[in-house]
Amino acid sequence: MGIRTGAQYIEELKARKPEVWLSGKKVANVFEEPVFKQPILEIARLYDMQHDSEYKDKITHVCEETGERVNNAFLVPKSYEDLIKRRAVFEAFAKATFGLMGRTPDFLNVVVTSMYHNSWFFEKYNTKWAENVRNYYKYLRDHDLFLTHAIINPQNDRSKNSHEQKDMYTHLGAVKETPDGLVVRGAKMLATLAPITDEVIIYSFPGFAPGDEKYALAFALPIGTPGLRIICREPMQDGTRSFFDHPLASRFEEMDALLVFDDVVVPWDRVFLYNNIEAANKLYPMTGAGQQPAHQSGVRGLVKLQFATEVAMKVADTIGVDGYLNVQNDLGELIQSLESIRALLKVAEYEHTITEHGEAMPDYVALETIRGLLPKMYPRAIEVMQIVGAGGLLMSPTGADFNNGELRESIDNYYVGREGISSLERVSIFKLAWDLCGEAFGQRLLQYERYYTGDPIRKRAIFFNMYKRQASLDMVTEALKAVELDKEMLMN
Ligand SMILES: Cc1cc2nc3c(=O)[nH]c(=O)nc-3n(C[C@H](O)[C@H](O)[C@H](O)COP(=O)(O)OP(=O)(O)OC[C@H]3O[C@@H](n4cnc5c(N)ncnc54)[C@H](O)[C@@H]3O)c2cc1C
Repeated sequence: MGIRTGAQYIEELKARKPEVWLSGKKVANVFEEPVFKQPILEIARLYDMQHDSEYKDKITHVCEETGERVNNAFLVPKSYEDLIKRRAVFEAFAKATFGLMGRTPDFLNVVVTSMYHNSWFFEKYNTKWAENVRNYYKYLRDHDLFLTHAIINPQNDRSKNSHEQKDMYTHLGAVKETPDGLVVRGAKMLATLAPITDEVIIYSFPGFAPGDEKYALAFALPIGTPGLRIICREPMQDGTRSFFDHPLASRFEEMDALLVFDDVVVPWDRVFLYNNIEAANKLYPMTGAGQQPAHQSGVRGLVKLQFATEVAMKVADTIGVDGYLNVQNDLGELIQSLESIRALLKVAEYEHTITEHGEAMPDYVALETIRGLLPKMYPRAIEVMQIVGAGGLLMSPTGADFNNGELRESIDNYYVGREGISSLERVSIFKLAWDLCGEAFGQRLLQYERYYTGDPIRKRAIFFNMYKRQASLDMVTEALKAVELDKEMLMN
């Protein structure tokens, strides 16, 4: 089939009946649920972009194997040019959502594409696993599917491994093997956008210890599989807020959910790894499942940081404070941050390596530096927005106030900005800023940037250790040579 349209995505979503729990109720119809409606339409818009003549040739390509047009996220990059082709879809989808939706379909499609290309890894342990991964990639690509993932154990007692938790199946684990498949039970977090996706994929960060064998799992399932329960966090908008009052929160909320597997049967052809802690620990680093999607996250993160910077600049301009040195200093810092990320992305692409399996891998050091810096840069952009907007962020009236004839004259008089900025314009810009820097929606976006790719502190420690192993520290040795000359004298 190849690339879907937004209408096809919605049609297939309507046909599914996933078990979704939202604010204490089972959702009868995901598409009709106001909390999900607009985010579904935003995702559908991305599918439609694939057919839009402005984007089609940039973000899709003709698949050599099938002759069908498919999204560039399914391209196995073999060269710098391929990385740039893939970047085009990351950028187009990120710009269409201002970088505020992190788990658009391209993200996980890149993960599965990388696993597919590195199916040699699965082959080492079990030829059936490798075959399953290869078939799954083709299925996703040819049906243009949208995945969620849950790769973290629920946050219960982090001082203990999975097999040491109070209940043996608090963390998702295998219960038994049956002719139909592997029966799994327990929970995984934090499946962003789960209610509105087609499928879920489960794998894990490294960290399995002996005794954890039953938790060493990787598989994929349709999101509507019986026994799979999706428990949503409290929504941050109820679907009734207007575009005017909440221009971002009303459109781009990505629901996060805990997934509970209640003795779910995973068909054998969907099992990618099982009962092998060595394989489970190596999957993430060895199959590109961490590094390739970091390219998507870097591009998306840049768009988000640029958007936040532009909003902060607009706020400052609107009220005439961007001539002050302190404001220029803060905004200049944000611009330098985003330009650093832009430069790092170019380095990541330009200094790619070709693996022994022929895959173009964006540079690890550059990508990891982006991953380490964004959790600091993005919160700083939000802080600057709060500092520049100050009390004005808390004086915006609502659209209903604008519509009230009795109030309108006061609003038109007292909410104006600097010369040439009407009340309507000033309030619109401040509402945009408030969604990012004040609303729960904005706080989630900030938390997302900190944690979407794992704990930034431990990630940086891993990065340090890797860097240390490769660093020669030659300059220090060279500098110490002069000291050597004096050593004899000092010894005496
Ligand atoms: C908005 C949002 C969306 C997300 N979306 C997804 C998604 O779609 N799919 C998905 O799989 N995951 C998703 N995640 C989850 C994300 O992968 C985790 O939040 C991240 O891996 C950190 O794990 P944790 O939240 O359990 O924190 P924890 O690991 O519990 O850490 C809590 C605190 O304890 C410290 N800590 C814990 N353990 C250790 C240790 N061993 N050593 C040192 N310090 C430690 C940490 O530094 C941190 O300060 C999302 C997270 C957020 C916030």
